[in-house]
Amino acid sequence: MDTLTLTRPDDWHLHLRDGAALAAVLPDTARRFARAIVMPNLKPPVITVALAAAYRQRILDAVPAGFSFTPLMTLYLTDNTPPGEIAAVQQCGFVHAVKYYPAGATTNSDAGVTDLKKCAATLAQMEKLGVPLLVHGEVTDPAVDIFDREAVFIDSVLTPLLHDFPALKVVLEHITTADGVQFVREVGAHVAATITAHHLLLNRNALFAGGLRPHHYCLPVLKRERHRQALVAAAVSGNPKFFLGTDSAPHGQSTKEAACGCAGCYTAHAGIELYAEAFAAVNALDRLEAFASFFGADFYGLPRNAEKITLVREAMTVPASFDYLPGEPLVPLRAGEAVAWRLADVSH
Ligand SMILES: NC(=O)N[C@@H](CC(=O)O)C(=O)O
Ligand SMILES: [Zn+2]
Ligand SMILES: [Zn+2]
Repeated sequence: MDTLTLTRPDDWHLHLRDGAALAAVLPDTARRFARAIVMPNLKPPVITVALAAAYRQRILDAVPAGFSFTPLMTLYLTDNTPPGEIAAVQQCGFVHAVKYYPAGATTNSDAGVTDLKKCAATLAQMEKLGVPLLVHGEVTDPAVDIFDREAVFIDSVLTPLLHDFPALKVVLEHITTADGVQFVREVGAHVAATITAHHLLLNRNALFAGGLRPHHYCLPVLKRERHRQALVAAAVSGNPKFFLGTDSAPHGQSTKEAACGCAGCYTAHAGIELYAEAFAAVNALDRLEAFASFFGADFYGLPRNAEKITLVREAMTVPASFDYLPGEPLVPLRAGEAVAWRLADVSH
C-alpha cells in the first residue's frame, strides 16, 4: 500500500504555547488535525474559563487562512481551583477537560497540584458533571527512580484517586510503560490513555545514541524496549481506550541544547506521519484510523470528523530546524533525517 486515506485525525494532547511561538507551530498541527486538546501549561497557566476563552481566541486568530482547526481547551488544575469553575467549564462548551500536573512534574508545572486532597470538592464536581481529568502521571519524589515514576504514580496516586472518585473520567496522558497499558486495560471504560508517536518509535537508548540527545528528552522519559513494545501493542490493539495524543511540545533550540535542557519533543511537523511509521512497522496500518480519528472523539463525546486526509509512503527529509522565535530556532524530532510518510499536498 503506497497511499493511505483516513478520516481526518485529532490530536488529544498538544502544546501550542502562545504569542510568536503559537503562530510558528500552529500551522503544522492545523494542516493535519481537525481538532486538538490544547494543554494549559502556559506561563501563567490557564486556570479559569475566562483565561481559556482568551487563549482560544488567540489560537483561532493564529489559524492560517484556508485551514479549518478547532482548539479544544483545558483548564490547569491548582490547589485552589474552585468547584464552581467546573460548572462554568461544563456550560461554556469550549473547555473539554481539566489538566492535573503534579507540582514540579514537568514543564511549567510549578503552579500544579501539591496534594490532590486539596482538590477533593473540585474533583467531586468533575465526577458529577462528567468533566474529564487529564493526568500527567508521574510522582515527583526525587527519591523515586525517574524510570519508575509512572508506575509508582499509578499505584500511589491514580488508584486511590479512582477509589475516591469511581466515576471520574480520566485520561492518563502520554503513557510510557507496560504498567500504564495494563492499568488502563483493566479499569473501567471511563479511563483511557493517550500515546505519543515518539514513545511508539523510540526506547531509552535513543537518549544516548552515540552521545547525549536532548531532542529525545521528554517527560515522561523514554523507557526500555519492552515498554515501547507494550505501547505499540496497545495502540494497534483496536481497544478504544488508547488513542492519539502527540504531546508535541516545542522548546527553542538553546533551551534544549543546554546544561539543564527542557523536556519536550516537537513532533507536530510530522504529527500523523510518525504514527503511520509506527503502525506500518508492525503491519497494522489498518488500525491507524480508529486510533487517530475515532476513539478520542468517542471518549470525549464529540462527533467524528467527516473530512479525509491522505498519506503517501514516500520518504521526506525533515529540515534541521524551523523558525520559532527571533534568534531561536526549533529543532524537530528527526531533524535532518527522513520520515517514511508524507501528507499528500503538503510540503515544508
Ligand atoms: N512532555 C514534555 O516533556 N513536556 C511538555 C509538558 C508535558 O506534557 O509533560 C511541555 O510542555 O514541554
Ligand atoms: Zn505531561
Ligand atoms: Zn504534554
